[in-house]
Amino acid sequence: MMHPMWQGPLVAPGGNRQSPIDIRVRKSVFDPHLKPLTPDYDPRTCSQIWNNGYSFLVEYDDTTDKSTLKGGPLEDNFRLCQFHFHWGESNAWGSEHTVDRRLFPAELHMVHWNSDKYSRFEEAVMEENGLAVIGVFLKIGKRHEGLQKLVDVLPAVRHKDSVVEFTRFDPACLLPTNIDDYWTYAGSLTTPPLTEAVTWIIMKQHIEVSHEQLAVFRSLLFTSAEEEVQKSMVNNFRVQQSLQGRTVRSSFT
Ligand SMILES: Cc1ccc(O)c(S)c1
Ligand SMILES: [Zn+2]
Repeated sequence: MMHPMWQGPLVAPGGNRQSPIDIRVRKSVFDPHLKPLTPDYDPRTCSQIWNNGYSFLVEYDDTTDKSTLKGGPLEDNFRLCQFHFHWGESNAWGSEHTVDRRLFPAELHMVHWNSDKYSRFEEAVMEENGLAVIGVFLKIGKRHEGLQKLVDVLPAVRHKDSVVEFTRFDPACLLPTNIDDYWTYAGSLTTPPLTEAVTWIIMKQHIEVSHEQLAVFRSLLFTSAEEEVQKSMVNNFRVQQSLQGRTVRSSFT
């Protein structure tokens, strides 16, 4: 198996709730108190898309509670600030989380921060109940019509630090039809600063994208336009971390 381009620290110093992890289905614990998840997104808060040198981020205006996530394992209201993906150089790997060691070609992360307790993302990212990230696995199959608007603009952010305006994109179109079945556990960001601030909500149902759509992800570059050697943006996933005694809960039996 190929090693990801970005190795980073295998375990953050002193970390005991690092991400990603392998979700052992038979070891997850059904929690009947988990509520349905209630995402409520306003496409008008979509603002831009940029290549940050790790992935491409679709960013949302998070100065008000217009695009929010509540329910599920969450006690508070969380604001959507961005979504991004992790993927491989081949369809054989690319996701960060696995399900009984099964790898997917890519994984979507929808990042939200706790607007009941904190006033901005930068503050929340340092707090243990600061973030909620929805993870959705991608499989190769039929073309995802909603994703295509995003795929069409990726060539404009091919290089690190490039940014373009991107508006009126409803992130709900990237969620699977069933969002009631999910796993949830306490973890971390999977890229620096690796802070242990994330309540992870990993969808059981995947979404499908076409091989051609994922190939456009792979046409992006880790490197800026000025750099001599250009490096394809692939394998931007972190290696799996030990569970360290954590329990993964499921919303379904
Ligand atoms: C806030 C944030 C940034 C990058 C990431 O991969 C994740 S998982 C979360
Ligand atoms: Zn991520």
